[in-house]
Amino acid sequence: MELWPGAWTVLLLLLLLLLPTLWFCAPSAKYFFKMAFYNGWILFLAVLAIPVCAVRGRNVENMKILRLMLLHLKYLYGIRVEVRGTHHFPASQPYVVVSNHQSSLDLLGMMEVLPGRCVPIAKRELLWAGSAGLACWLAGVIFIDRKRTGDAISVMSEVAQTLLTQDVRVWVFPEGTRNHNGSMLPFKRGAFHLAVQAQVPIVPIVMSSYRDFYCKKERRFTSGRCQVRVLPPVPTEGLTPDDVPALADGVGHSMLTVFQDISSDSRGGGDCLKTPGVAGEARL
Ligand SMILES: CCCCCCCCCCCCCCC(=O)SCCNC(=O)CCNC(=O)[C@H](O)C(C)(C)COP(=O)(O)OP(=O)(O)OC[C@H]1O[C@@H](n2cnc3c(N)ncnc32)[C@H](O)[C@@H]1OP(=O)(O)O
Ligand SMILES: CCCCCCCC/C=C\CCCCCCCC(=O)OC[C@@H](O)COP(=O)(O)O
Repeated sequence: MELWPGAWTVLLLLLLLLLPTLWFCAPSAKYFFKMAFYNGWILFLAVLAIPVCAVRGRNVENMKILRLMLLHLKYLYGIRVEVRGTHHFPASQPYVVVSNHQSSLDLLGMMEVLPGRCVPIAKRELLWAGSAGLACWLAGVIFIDRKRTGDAISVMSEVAQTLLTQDVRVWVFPEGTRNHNGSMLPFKRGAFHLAVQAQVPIVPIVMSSYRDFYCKKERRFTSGRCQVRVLPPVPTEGLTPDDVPALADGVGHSMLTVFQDISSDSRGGGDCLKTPGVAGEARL
């Protein structure tokens, strides 16, 4: 059959239109697009935040500005964040928040419950993440060099003083790194030493597994639901450094139990198929 010469052009144009549509509809392409947009959007928001924060200089109060600018992310990504237990936050005193760390998406849950005058402890590399690094610095985020244990420990010791003298709270991810395996890694003890040194309570926060909507290994990122539980504060008054291992293990164990409980209705897949808690149970 002879085709009208213009038909080839029309077919080619249709193909050109169809290919990107297919590409964007493929789940893994969607995953890359959504993650790229997530990081790009945060970098863009940080550009807007910098001049506003710079007016006050480096100040923990700037964290409120970052929080307000990031709260809409959950709507953009169709993630329903359900929070429980915020009444457990001690009213007006310094404390150390510890929470599990699955992905950079933790920012969604974190911003949902972030208390006033609370700054995260972050790896030093984040400082070099362009506008986001500068915005974090302006908001008083505390940076540690994970490759130099001694330096990281002395920063944490300084933080113990700052907690008390400047009435701030800190947010630590005691796993020390993102953990995509659907469970929790063994806890590092820095946060617990910090709380014991400052003699302030520890407030554990657990975010449920993301596996029903997010799996890095499978390149899957859809809309979904995440639960954030603020647990009762754990006092450290009268504890000494010798008590830190038991304290860290105890808090880790309670968090793991809650993590398993609130993640149990999630579906699985690949590494994300693992029963929540399997890796953690072996180690905590
Ligand atoms: C518009 C929008 C703009 C963008 C907005 C974005 C805003 C939000 C930013 C959020 C950023 C969040 C980023 C998250 C991260 O970066 S997580 C990674 C960094 N965090 C951590 O690593 C914290 C957890 N780690 C620890 O607590 C570690 O213990 C650490 C202190 C870092 C040291 O680690 P490491 O070198 O691996 O050593 P060990 O843990 O093995 O510790 C060695 C021994 O030292 C003892 N120890 C630890 N701390 C202390 C201390 N303070 N005092 C005394 N002793 C300490 C520890 O117990 C070990 O001894 P034992 O084995 O117990 O005998
Ligand atoms: C609570 C998550 C905070 C996310 C901050 C998002 C900022 C995104 C802006 C720019 C993108 C480039 C920087 C990406 C940095 C991602 C931050 C992050 O999640 O930290 C990871 C850290 O914990 C542990 O690092 P590793 O898992 O050991 O490598």
